[in-house]
Amino acid sequence: LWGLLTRSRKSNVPVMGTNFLFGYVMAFKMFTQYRETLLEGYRKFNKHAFQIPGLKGWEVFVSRELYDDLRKSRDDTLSMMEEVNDLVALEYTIGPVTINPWHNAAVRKQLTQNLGNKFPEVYDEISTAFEDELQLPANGDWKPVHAHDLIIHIVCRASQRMFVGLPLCRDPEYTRISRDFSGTVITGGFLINLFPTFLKPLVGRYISAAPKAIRGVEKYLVPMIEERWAQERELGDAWNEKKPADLMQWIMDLAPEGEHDAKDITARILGVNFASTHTTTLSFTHVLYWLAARPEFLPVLREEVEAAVAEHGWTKAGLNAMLRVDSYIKECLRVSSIGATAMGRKAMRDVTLSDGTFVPKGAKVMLNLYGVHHDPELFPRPDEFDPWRYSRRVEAGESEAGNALATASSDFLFWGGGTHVCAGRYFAAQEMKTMLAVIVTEYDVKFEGLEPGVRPKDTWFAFSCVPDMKVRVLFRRRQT
Ligand code: HEM
Repeated sequence: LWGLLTRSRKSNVPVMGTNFLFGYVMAFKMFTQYRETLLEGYRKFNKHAFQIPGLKGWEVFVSRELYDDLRKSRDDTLSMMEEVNDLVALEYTIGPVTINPWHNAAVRKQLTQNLGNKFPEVYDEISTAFEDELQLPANGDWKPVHAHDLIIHIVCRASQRMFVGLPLCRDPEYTRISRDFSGTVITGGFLINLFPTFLKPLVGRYISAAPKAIRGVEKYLVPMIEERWAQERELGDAWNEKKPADLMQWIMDLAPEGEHDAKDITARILGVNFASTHTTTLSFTHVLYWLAARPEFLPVLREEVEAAVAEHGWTKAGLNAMLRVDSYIKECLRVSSIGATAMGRKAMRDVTLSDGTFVPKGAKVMLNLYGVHHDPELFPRPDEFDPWRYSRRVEAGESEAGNALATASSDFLFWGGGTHVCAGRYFAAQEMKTMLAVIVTEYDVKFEGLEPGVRPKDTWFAFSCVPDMKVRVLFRRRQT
């Protein structure tokens, strides 16, 4: 009843599906028919906006023509955080740091600027982690692996090397909590959102598993942060020469006067952990599945990686020279994006977009990523996996930056856009390129029990696309 009373008003754009039973029938149908409905709406309304009743109110889906409207919008008009909280109630799990996330600037600026300096460490962590986690037999036999499990270990170690450095990035208990953290927060958030607002703080504190996970991480990070502050006080300016270069330090350096609180800094690191682990892991699992399913592209990737490494070594310059690796991953993520929408925003007041689309207060607006990424005018034969789609464009004279994996644009909506565009996209692209380059140089891969050319079916649940978790990927040390 409360849901019904607080539902937003309708937009002025056409409705997809039925409004039967206040839209709840359609809202439930979307759990299983999301991407099909988005694609149908994209074609039916010729790329113009349409709306679908959601569980909490009307949801307006727009196309890339309105990318700039969303990109330029401000949080007091179209809010990203309100939309995220409606989904996963971060304010009650990760806590108050999500209200003023000034630490995101450290990801956007210092972390991104240090990608070159830190590359040897990230490469070391990724290549060592593959060896440690795979434990391949010495006789060259194939070993079956659950890919998502493997990749989350690698991603977590690589990102923790960047966030807190050695030796903590390899600590079994610390990395276990970090790996599980996104899942803990998402499950907790869904649970909290089942309750009315006045009960949410209690559910967040006493029923969700997030506080325990946060305490588990505080045990490691709080003493480290306090020790660094103690050294800073003791050494004065000399500390600048000595201090570690990692995300923890960059966040500490940005902490405003009066916010020198080790638990607060820990929560901020966990906020970045939440944004980075699950997203990179799921995305790269899709990439690995394409690699295992389509062996015909492997020799081209190998040749490019070997040439780049021969010329530049394992460096950021080497990685930058891997145009096809970049294109390959971007195409994997175009066809197998982890979500069907982008830039979800909740209207904080009535808004009219530049094409006249009206988004009433309380309604959601988002980009129809699935429709755009499968638009034949942008991507000829959109259902075909064509890994050199982007590198061919560069070879034909188009800009390299415009076609790069890490570039957010109105035809590659994967990173969102505007003020909230993924702050870690350059790091995420670097991690994924390094993982792919390491795999193709060191290992052979294929699916267990599947013919070449067959990729296991993804599972779609509402807007999210999860790779098959049961199938196993076979790894062996490279033979050719
Ligand atoms: C493949 C992996 C990743 C994907 C698909 C991804 C995607 C996204 C998306 C879609 C957004 C919201 C953009 C918007 O609504 O406009 C976002 C925000 C964000 N991402 Fe990522 N991300 C990834 C990896 C990372 C990594 C590795 C980090 C950190 C090192 C990171 C840090 C952030 C932060 C801090 C934000 C919030 C930015 C803000 O609100 O100002 N992400 N990401």
